[in-house]
Amino acid sequence: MTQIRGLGYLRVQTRDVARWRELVVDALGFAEGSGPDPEGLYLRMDERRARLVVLPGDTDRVLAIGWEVRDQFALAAVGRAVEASGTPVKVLSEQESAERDAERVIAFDDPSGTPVEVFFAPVLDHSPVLTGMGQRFVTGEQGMGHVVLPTTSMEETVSFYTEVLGFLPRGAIKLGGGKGNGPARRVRFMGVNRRHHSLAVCPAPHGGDPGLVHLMVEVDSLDAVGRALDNVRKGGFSVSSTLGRHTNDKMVSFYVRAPGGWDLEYGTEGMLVDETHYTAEEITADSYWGHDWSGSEPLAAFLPPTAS
Ligand SMILES: Cc1ccc(O)c(O)c1CC[C@@H]1C(=O)CC[C@]2(C)C(=O)CC[C@@H]12
Ligand SMILES: [Fe+2]
Repeated sequence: MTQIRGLGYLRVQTRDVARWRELVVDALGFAEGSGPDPEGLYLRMDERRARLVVLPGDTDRVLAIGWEVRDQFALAAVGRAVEASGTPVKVLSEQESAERDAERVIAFDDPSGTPVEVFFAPVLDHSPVLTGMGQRFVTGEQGMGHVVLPTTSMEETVSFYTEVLGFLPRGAIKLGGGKGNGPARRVRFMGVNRRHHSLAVCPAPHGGDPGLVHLMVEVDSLDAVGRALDNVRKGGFSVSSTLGRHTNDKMVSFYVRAPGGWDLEYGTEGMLVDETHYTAEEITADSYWGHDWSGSEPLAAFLPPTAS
């Protein structure tokens, strides 16, 4: 059994905090909170102080993917497992943990080089969560949502998450494999709670910035998804994929390009997995309908690294 209960938070760095605010607050209806960096953007989805943190920086990249455990004992167990796998673990200082609004945080890199944090005891903010469309974000026992990570070392990364951190395989989809496409590779989905996947790992030609393919957040109403889609179009954001319904988690979602070259997936109606009966399946289409990616600008993770 995994100690990890869910995706807790995501911290990213950007060259354009103002544009990020237009996307996540004005268009997607996250509630704006506050935090230690007065220039930073702290986004609330629920009673947590911040789930998504956007900090100013000179490049666009992921700073940390935060996974939540139950308590200090679970945190210690995760730390021991990661150390035993040969991955060095850093215990963050009290001040660094406080900046992340958690009692204690450990940090390490996964085999793809993605910065990972594991924490317990998030700090709550009991003031009302004033979302832009009156929607509720679906969090709680399902965590903040899911992340999709690019990797050049698929096998090591998947075995790290499953065998060291205890993520459960939640199926796969084959990419390529056609004529001239090289061998078939799989995107692998993994879960830690009833959300179909909290993590997916996607083969990418190179590692490095921004370190993320997408972040998915879920809301409780299709109308909020539709309104968000209207808002992102009005705001001049690039819609990477049209609305559609995924075949594995049954989510109805669209994808919008965030500053930094990765996507935010905004969806509703995700299924709940029942582990008593679940078996991992391979899907052969990403969606029942919709999800037209033909207008998508290239993802930074799939482009050659920039010279800078
Ligand atoms: C297939 C699927 C199921 C559930 C999801 O939440 C989800 O994001 C996806 C899409 C994953 C999708 C893919 O399978 C092929 C490669 C894609 C198109 C990308 O390049 C980004 C999203 C990837
Ligand atoms: Fe997704």
